[in-house]
Amino acid sequence: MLVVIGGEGADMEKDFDSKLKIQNNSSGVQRSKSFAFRAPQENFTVHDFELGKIYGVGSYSKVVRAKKKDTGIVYALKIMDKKFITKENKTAYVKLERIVLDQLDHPGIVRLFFTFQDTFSLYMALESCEGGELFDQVTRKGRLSEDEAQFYAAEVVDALEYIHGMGLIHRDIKPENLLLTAEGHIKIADFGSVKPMQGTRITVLPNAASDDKACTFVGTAAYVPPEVLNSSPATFGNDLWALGCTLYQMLSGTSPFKDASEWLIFQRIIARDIRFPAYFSEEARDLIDHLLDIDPSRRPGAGHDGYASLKQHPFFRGVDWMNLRSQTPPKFALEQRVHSNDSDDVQDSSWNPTHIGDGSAGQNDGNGGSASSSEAGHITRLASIDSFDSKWQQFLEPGESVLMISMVKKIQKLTNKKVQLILTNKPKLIYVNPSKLMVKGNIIWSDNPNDLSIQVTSPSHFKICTPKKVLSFEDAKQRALQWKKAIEALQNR
Ligand SMILES: Nc1ncnc2c1ncn2[C@@H]1O[C@H](COP(=O)(O)OP(=O)(O)OP(=O)(O)O)[C@@H](O)[C@H]1O
Repeated sequence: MLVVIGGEGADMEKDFDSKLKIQNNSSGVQRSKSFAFRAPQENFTVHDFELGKIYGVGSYSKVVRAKKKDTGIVYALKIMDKKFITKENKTAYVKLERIVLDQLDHPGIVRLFFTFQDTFSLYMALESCEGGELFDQVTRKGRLSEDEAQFYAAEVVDALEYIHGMGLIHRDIKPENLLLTAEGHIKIADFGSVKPMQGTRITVLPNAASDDKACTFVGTAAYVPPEVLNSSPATFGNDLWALGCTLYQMLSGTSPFKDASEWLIFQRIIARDIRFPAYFSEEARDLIDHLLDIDPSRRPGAGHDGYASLKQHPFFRGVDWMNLRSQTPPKFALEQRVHSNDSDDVQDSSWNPTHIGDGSAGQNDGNGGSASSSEAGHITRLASIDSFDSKWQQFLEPGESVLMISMVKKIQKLTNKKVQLILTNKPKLIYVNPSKLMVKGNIIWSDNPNDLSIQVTSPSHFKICTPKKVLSFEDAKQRALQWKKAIEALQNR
């Protein structure tokens, strides 16, 4: 029996159900008014599974290894907190990911088997990728050889050709979303940012379509193409740029535009500031250079000849495109285990089933990059690209660059005011009235923590303390700790 919850939760309830009203897709093909998902909505409960280790935590989900008790089949169970999704207006993304994954059928894409729900959570049973993220392989190996990178890149290209052929843009291609099977083959995951194009072969629910105005999920800073920063409409070229960044990262260990802050990353992307290590082969350099073309339509794979120019590029010389999945994948670099008695099916100490439905899936969200995720080397997901706006340039002197910038609330006794808080490498710490574009305060910089210090009182609240006054701020993206770290790092430079 399904439990019905009120408000938007009730809609989610209905739309996660297996019988749905659909609109005709724009290709004009008549479809029945109600349609059944390939991956059915089951009446299972979480108690039907033995829960194992946490595979990962996303912005609005936890993914846990889960063995179905009766069949023994292992899934990656994606658990999403209903209240959190509703509160964060992520309902449309969840629905879209569900319906898109349901209709994709390719060996290079994570398969959705079934869904179920309880009072608090939605569950998606996904194909379990036991090999982890490609990101971890790159990190553990330092960098990949050209043969290894060619293997993985070819499998990504093969799956992307299928995704684009279905009329979808993934919009978040990066090494963290390229998972590996136990054998070491690629599976593209995380369709939470997917964008169906006009004429898509995917049937899209009326209220699951992504609306770019409402869209706050536009990709990840380090892999975002310049045209997205200039608010151009999404094209297949977006994924090809991200593929170029990913291939660069496989071969070098870091993404091509990596820098100290999102602002600096964006500036390097706009300037197309790419430096190729000397050890890149001519073929690798040429392919990446073309994938990172400023003009999205000139990127190989985006032109009139479709994927032919990409697959025939000399970097892929020798690839047997028809038999990719029967080739032997590169060897895994194994994790350095700290605990010797870990077993995959033993419940991980950090995983507590009582977390289900308590909203804790959202703990990692809303920070536009939690300190921990930045420390782990993960580039943060863009909450919005508003921060990259040339209007803030007028507050900079030539050669001065922004290290951190946030729209924050300045908390005062009577009223709270929205201000743009800006930290630069000068160092300079100012806050600006965003509508009048006037500097409202210049916090006198000091490298001495007795004269300038930051107190974090919650993930979103912090105080900037000087001998004369204490200013209180609220950062809705929960970057209080990041502000503290940015300011202290500058004091200790
Ligand atoms: N099918 C899977 N098999 C194994 N691990 C998975 C699977 N799907 C996801 N994961 C792991 O769980 C993590 C969280 O996945 P999820 O799709 O919820 O979000 P994400 O891609 O990290 O985050 P976001 O929604 O913020 O982009 C992934 O980074 C990945 O490491």
